Amino acid sequence: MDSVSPSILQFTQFESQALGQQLIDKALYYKADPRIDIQKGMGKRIGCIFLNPSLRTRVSTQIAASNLGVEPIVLNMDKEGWALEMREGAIMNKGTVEHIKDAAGVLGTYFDILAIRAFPSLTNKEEDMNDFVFSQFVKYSGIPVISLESATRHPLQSLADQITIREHSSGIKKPKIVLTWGPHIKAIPHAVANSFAEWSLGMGHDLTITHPAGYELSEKFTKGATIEYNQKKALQDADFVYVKNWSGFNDYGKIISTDPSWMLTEKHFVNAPNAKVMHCLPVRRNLELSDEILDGPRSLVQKQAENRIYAAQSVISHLI
Ligand SMILES: NCCC[C@H](NC(=O)CCC(=O)O)C(=O)O
Ligand SMILES: NC(=O)OP(=O)(O)O
Repeated sequence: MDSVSPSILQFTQFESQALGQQLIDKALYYKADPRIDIQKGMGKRIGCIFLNPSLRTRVSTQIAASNLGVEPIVLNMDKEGWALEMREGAIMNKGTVEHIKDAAGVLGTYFDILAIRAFPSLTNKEEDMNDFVFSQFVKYSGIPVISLESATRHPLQSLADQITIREHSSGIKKPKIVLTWGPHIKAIPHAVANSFAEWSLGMGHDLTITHPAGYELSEKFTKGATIEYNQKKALQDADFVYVKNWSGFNDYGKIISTDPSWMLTEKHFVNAPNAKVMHCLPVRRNLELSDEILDGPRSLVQKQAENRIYAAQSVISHLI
């Protein structure tokens, strides 16, 4: 099982279909017996560094590490750490207290693996596209880094999503997967949508993306997908429908539409009677997605969240 890409030193994006299959297989192996490899990580330590809020990622990553005997330590750096300076050569005579070089360097000596959450600014497109903040941790820590959602991607979420799709695909020859934009009141990152597209296409799935005009995602992640502006057409014969809001990419970080007709209800599924619905959570109920769908038999959202443990466990196991 460890024959593919054993040299991987980071987990920040989709690498290959072979590695994807291997990580899904390993996750399902751990799901069947979570503590089967409890000795594997004994003596190792993972630092989970959050620059933004989290429920699932924070807890599932700690459980995953513990299942492997790896000691997890969480630092909510946005709230409990010193204000970080990111700019090279900055004269630190204002609000920032500690330079990322020093902070990441120290963390690199404390841990065997780092895991970082660093959301985008949604104002500086170039820096966000280059994962500026996340990359500083990679550069200055000098140890393997796992993405807990960077500006551009959320690979542990996408791995959990692919595990969930695998588990619910029996009897479906080639599942039709649809990623649909849903309304929101805030400007929301592109990372979950980007990663979901990157992984679905990378794993060889048939992916259709639907959204109002103006919400086109970066082609870096969507090349190979069918783009369909008519949501009704897109949903026809769908097997899996992934709901997500994101803000403008071309008109960067902007809210272009809040059209409530894009929120899925039962009546959207007349031409996709067997479709399952997915969302990474947290979800704004009755704005992004209706109670009717979330509380009904189509919803896979709790299964996805549970699979976050085994996705993280598979990846940590791979890195150690
Ligand atoms: N990691 C799961 C999603 C995190 C983030 N959601 C949010 O910021 C929701 C905020 C709100 O609903 O106010 C996102 O979409 O990238
Ligand atoms: N899906 C997800 O990443 O959830 P959290 O933001 O709560 O970690």
